[in-house]
Amino acid sequence: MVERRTPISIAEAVEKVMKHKLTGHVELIPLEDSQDRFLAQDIIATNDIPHFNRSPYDGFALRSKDTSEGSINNPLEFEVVEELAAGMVSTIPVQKNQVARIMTGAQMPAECDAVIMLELTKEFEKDGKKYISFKRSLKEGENVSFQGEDAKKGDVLVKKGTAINPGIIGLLATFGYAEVPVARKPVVGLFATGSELLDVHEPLQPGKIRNSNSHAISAQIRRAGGEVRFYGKLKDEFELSYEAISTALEEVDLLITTGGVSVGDFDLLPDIYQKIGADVLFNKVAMRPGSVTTVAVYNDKFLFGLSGNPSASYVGFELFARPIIRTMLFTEYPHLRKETAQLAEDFLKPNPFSRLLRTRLFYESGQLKVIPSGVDKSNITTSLAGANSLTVLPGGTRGFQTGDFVDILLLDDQEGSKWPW
Ligand SMILES: Nc1nc2c(c(=O)[nH]1)N[C@H]1C(S)=C(S)[C@@H](COP(=O)(O)OP(=O)(O)OC[C@H]3O[C@@H](n4cnc5c(N)ncnc54)[C@H](O)[C@@H]3O)O[C@H]1N2
Ligand code: MOO
Ligand SMILES: [Mg+2]
Repeated sequence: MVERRTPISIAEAVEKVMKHKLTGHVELIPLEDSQDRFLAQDIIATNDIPHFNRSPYDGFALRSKDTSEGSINNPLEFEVVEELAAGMVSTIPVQKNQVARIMTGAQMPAECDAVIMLELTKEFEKDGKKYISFKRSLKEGENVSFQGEDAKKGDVLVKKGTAINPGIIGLLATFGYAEVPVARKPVVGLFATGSELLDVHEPLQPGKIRNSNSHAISAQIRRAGGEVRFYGKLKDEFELSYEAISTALEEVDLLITTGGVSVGDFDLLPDIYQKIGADVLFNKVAMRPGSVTTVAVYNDKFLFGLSGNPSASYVGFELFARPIIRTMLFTEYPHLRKETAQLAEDFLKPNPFSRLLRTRLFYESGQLKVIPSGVDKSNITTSLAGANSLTVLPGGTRGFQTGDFVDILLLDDQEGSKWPW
């Protein structure tokens, strides 16, 4: 008798997966290697930035009170007592009607509270001494970059779980992080199952196809922030597959297989889970593609049994495996980012199960729009190439028309969403 499976909703399935909280691990890595990794702790300012008052211009530092009489009709003269390059500190006190020549980034002399730019002054010499004149007054604080104006000691600047971008790298350098605490990349084991599978370099043979899933899933794992450990292809042979899968499970944080989860004669994963003693969270989700996606847990490790059909494995990964990887990277927003967009084309097929339509998202006059990126069938591979989003058409709905607003899930986004969507 063929096993009858009871489908659960996408939301129930996601909740079942997310109930098993996995935590991430911290590792220290060199700053140069930290791009696109995920911060394992908040970045807190350990000092003010800047940590001293400094000049934002090349000019002259002065006491603003000495300039109150200056105007277009009343030029003022000041003696230049010192020259300060960036990195120097003043050694000669600036007194009444004196200035220090100061370059951008140099620390302000303690007595000075304003800077006049070089271009607004005239320089001259008198009795072997240097002087400047200018025709204006300055306010207290004018042209000063103040201590702490960028960040104050103790400020939380970047939250744990944030993906490190070039701006964050600059900030980490500013605070002296030669090594950066990041989340260790979860190690994701991967098998492709199916006796029909050829390697990428092999010529086609009758009845056989090239294994594309593991390559696409590997890229998805990396996009999500995980590390791929590809264990190769498995023929549909029970003992060999059981041995390989249970051995690999010891070595990884989570294990993904593609294929062999439906009810066919050579769909071996359900029996393999049983022999391992894994707790199957679900084996049927009311969605297309990916309805036979199966997720099991053994000893706090996930086994993701993704369907063999390329688009079904793609979608199953993004909905169920990605949030686990992102949780292990400490993000508060582990799910695909959800937005609303307008359909730019009719989609008239009814949707008995929730449909995750592969779509291309684009902007038109400030409005997000989507169109299907190709044919909507589970076994179709070409529509994945053009997809940058999945459009969610809820189960039980009939056709959708151009102009209808629909929920979409963004595939290339780094921000993510919280649950519930
Ligand atoms: N009687 C039923 N038959 C099927 C059902 C069902 O409910 N009752 N579900 C269908 C749905 S929906 C899907 S999706 C597939 C799922 O099949 P499996 O997960 O068991 O995967 P396989 O049987 O191993 O392969 C399915 C299909 O995908 C191709 N494939 C497999 N691996 C790869 C790979 N690595 N790269 C590229 N393509 C791959 C494989 O050759 C098959 O064509 O079951 C339906 N059947
Ligand atoms: O799982 Mo199948 O991909 O629903 O079509
Ligand atoms: Mg099958």
